[in-house]
Amino acid sequence: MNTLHDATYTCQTVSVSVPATSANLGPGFDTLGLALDYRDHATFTLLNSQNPADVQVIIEGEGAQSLPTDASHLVIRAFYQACDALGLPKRAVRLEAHNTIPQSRGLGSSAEAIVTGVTAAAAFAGLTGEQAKDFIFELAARIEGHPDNVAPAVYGALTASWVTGDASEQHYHTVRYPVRAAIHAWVIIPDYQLSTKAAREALPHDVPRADALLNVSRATLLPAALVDGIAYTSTIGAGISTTGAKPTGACDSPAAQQQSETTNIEGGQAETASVDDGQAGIVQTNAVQAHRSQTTAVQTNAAQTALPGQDLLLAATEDTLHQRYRSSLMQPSWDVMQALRQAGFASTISGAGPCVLVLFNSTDNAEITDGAEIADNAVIAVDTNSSVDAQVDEADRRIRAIIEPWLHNSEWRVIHPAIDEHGVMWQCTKEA
Ligand SMILES: Nc1ncnc2c1ncn2[C@@H]1O[C@H](COP(=O)(O)OP(=O)(O)O)[C@@H](O)[C@H]1O
Ligand SMILES: N[C@@H](CCOP(=O)(O)O)C(=O)O
Repeated sequence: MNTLHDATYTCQTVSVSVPATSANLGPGFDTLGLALDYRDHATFTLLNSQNPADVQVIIEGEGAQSLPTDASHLVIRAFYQACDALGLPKRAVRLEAHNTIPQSRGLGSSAEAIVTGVTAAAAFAGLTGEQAKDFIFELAARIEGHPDNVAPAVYGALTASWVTGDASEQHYHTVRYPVRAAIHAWVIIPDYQLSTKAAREALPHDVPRADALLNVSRATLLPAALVDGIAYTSTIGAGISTTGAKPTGACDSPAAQQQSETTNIEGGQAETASVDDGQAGIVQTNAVQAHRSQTTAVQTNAAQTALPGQDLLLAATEDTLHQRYRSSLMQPSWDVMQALRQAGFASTISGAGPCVLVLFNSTDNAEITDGAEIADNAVIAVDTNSSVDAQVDEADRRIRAIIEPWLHNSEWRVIHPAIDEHGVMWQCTKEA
């Protein structure tokens, strides 16, 4: 990356907060990622020394016992790489990190660390708004080597990212999708770690054509399952597609009609990073050109059958490209994911594993309602007459019941974070 300009320090202290992310979302290997409201916080204070070796690192929470406290710390390395890219003279800093994101578990901790360091440099240099976010995204994705965690960590919500160029000069791009309010997430955090590097080495170079086809079809479905404003139904038999009509059973949130805006607090200023097309609710970010969906993605058919929320989520999170090749590296996680999917919960391995992500749609649950007494491992049953809160509580109860054998007597745990809409946030303070 070229030096942007010869920047100078515009403040004395920078505070940064970055969400956890779940990448490789279902079929979206190296492309789809979701931001979760489960954050690490860091404060950078400029020291008098011009020597980076005088850096001070204080860590609380995750990694306090294991991460380095010198200039080899990933946040610090990313910070100095960004200083170079900005033309910002190197200064020693004190980093105070408050970490909650588990590391080497598939929740994007390395992307979070890199985004934190790059953001601090951008903030010290006085970058703001979209210019800041685009700089952070491009450099952080370059350092991480793949954009699928970095994009939601920077922009929030659901992101679909891609890379252009060749090995000598790569460019990173992303599209941001606001996620419908009915979508709820759980993450099951196992008691063991798996490094992304080791998990990447387990992947084959080639996959069968049928597997590639399945992944393309499921990845194309995901926005319909997750995104506000994209209505859906399924089609059966031969029929005529009439794009734009609203079918019976289509799940179209009322919020789809509203202007979608994402506000990011940054140095006390409001920053708007979204443009809504009023139909598909898809938001463009960064170097995104002409990838906006033009229509509400609905296909109807005379003999239509609605494919309601849960089933669509299940189909849209199927994958044949990466998860099973890595399963032997995280057998307990694979077993948990299978148990949840068999019970009707859309579950995927989060990132490179070993966490498991569960997605649940709190509307349109007719297909999973049978009103009968259900055993804990049977297909989920949620009373559609109940409130959203009651549905989510019931889903929560059932998820915990299904994974009880793994939770029992171990360090496994479950979190239920909101979908994060903001991405990275930062604040600059002039005085120490
Ligand atoms: N908050 C952090 N501060 C510094 N380094 C971190 C932090 N989080 C992660 N890392 C580094 O990234 C490594 C984990 O990266 P990775 O294997 O990609 O797992 P993950 O799935 O959590 O991103 C850790 O071993 C550590 O070196
Ligand atoms: N696409 C990457 C995603 C890694 O995510 P992480 O959260 O495990 O760092 C890969 O599969 O390697």
